[in-house]
Amino acid sequence: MPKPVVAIPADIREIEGNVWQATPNQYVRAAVKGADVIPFLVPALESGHDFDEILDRVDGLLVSGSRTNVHPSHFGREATETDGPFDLARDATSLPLIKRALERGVPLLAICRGLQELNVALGGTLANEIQEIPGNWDHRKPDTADLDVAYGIRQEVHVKEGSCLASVIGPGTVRVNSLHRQAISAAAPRLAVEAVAEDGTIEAVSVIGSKAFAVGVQWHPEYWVGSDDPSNRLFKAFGEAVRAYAAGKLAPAMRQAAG
Ligand SMILES: N[C@@H](CCC(=O)NCCCC(=O)O)C(=O)O
Repeated sequence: MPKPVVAIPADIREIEGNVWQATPNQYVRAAVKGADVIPFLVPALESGHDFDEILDRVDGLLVSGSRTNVHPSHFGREATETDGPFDLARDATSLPLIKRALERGVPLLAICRGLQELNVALGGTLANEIQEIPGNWDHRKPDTADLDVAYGIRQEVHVKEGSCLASVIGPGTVRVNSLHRQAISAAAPRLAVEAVAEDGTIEAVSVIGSKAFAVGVQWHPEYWVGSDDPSNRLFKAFGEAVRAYAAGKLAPAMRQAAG
């Protein structure tokens, strides 16, 4: 069977005075090393995508993190000064792609901003600057140029017994990294909360009744694929779901070819 392909929606980035389609290499590396799939970057466009044409060509969807925030208009709020920075093209690409992938049963792993997009795509809302909520922990990216420190594992989350995530990384306490200012405020009706931080912040969800693997995590397993067991397990499970989906797509064609 050919190696399956996983779509990764890109971000718009300004680099050296030009506008780039970009995604951090850690997501590409985790897709290759952790899930054993072929990554396929999908450009961020404010319009013009045919999402079925994209999903016809892939076997999974990996929605990455980003320093930008989902525009509040996507969850019924006016934008304020502190809500940015935004990436309207990323929103316009990833939100409908997530929805259509779920409708078609394409396996989905959503990370950080990706989890927030999954929630918004299914009708949930987000809270901003959550570190300012009394009693909350500071979940923001540490102020350092050293990525190993920024993505350092430094927070405990509790994975719920019997959850989809628990079947992958085990129930109970798991240590993760944390690089976010926003979080799920109202979880979408179709989301099951699967892990929470000690301050109650939602740290992982799965899609109730999904046709395939559909998990979102607020932390960054992609960064430590190769050395961190829960990260390895999560990407391995995603890769297995993608291969099962790809095999299911191939089956009718193989039956037809066999006559
Ligand atoms: N912008 C959102 C999502 C945060 C996120 O995806 N962080 C990963 C990238 C970190 C970085 O490069 O700054 C939020 O802040 O909640």
